[in-house]
Amino acid sequence: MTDASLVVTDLHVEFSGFVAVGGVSFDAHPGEVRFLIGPNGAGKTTCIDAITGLAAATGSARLGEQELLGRPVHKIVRLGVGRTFQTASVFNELSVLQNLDIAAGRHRHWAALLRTRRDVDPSIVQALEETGLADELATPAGILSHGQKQWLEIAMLLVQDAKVLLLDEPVAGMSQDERTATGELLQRVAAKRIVLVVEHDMDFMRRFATRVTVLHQGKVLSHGTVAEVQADPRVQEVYLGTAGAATTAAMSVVPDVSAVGLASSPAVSAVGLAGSPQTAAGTQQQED
Ligand SMILES: Nc1ncnc2c1ncn2[C@@H]1O[C@H](COP(=O)(O)OP(=O)(O)OP(=O)(O)O)[C@@H](O)[C@H]1O
Repeated sequence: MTDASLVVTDLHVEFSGFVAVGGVSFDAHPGEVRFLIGPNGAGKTTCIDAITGLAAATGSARLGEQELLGRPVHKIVRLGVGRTFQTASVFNELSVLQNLDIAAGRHRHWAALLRTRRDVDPSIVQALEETGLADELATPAGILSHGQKQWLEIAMLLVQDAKVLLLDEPVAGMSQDERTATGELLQRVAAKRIVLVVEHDMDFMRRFATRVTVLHQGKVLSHGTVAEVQADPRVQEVYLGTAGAATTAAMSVVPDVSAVGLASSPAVSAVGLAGSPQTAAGTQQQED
């Protein structure tokens, strides 16, 4: 649980002179499901890499009073900043419980799996219940569904008592039911923690985002509520580009492709983005 906010100011990351993130600012507070979206290569993952110490950066990323930039990865983890990657990084040959034990820094002998759940640490029981994995305690992670693996990763962050969860494309490859369950999970998790989601899935973003920052070519293009971002002509331009007219025509046939879970690429996502009735509102939002 945390009262602190994550405040990123003028974040700048270069790779051999190429500016991947050029002066990005945003914040995220407990109680909201915060989204970072943008086309491929916009700099979303690099922002997370910078916050978690995996990419050298200038500017500032503060968690409450603590500056994160410049600290080694393990110290950032100790401050309560956890992340997931685009590909789930669980130990497939170990059970759900063993994965959680490792995340919690415990080492349980395989024979302990034969004992009852009385032996399970309360923080692990809570994480299992929060993520809907309570019945999968002894299941090898490798045979979990794709969605369950992502939830196990989130459970691993919960047992580490992460105050900040940075989630990179958490619903990629999930079924529609799994997406809905994940969105509801994130809403529960965010009640007491900071949750920042990087996503391409516009339908998921529309359903679960409280606030959104749109990145494009390493800079903040737009910022606001879902309705404000969808109505921003600059966002429509970036997502629709010169194919806007053709895409708009396609919308009359397929009103919202993303709603049936096909919004994995920005081009397809754009149909869902433009398909919202809120697109006509036409307001713009400044970064605060
Ligand atoms: N380690 C690296 N070395 C060089 N260039 C990199 C490195 N990591 C990222 N980049 C470049 O920085 C830019 C931003 O990449 P990033 O992965 O942050 O984008 P993204 O918005 O997360 O994209 P996607 O949605 O495709 O994951 C891209 O042009 C990418 O090629």
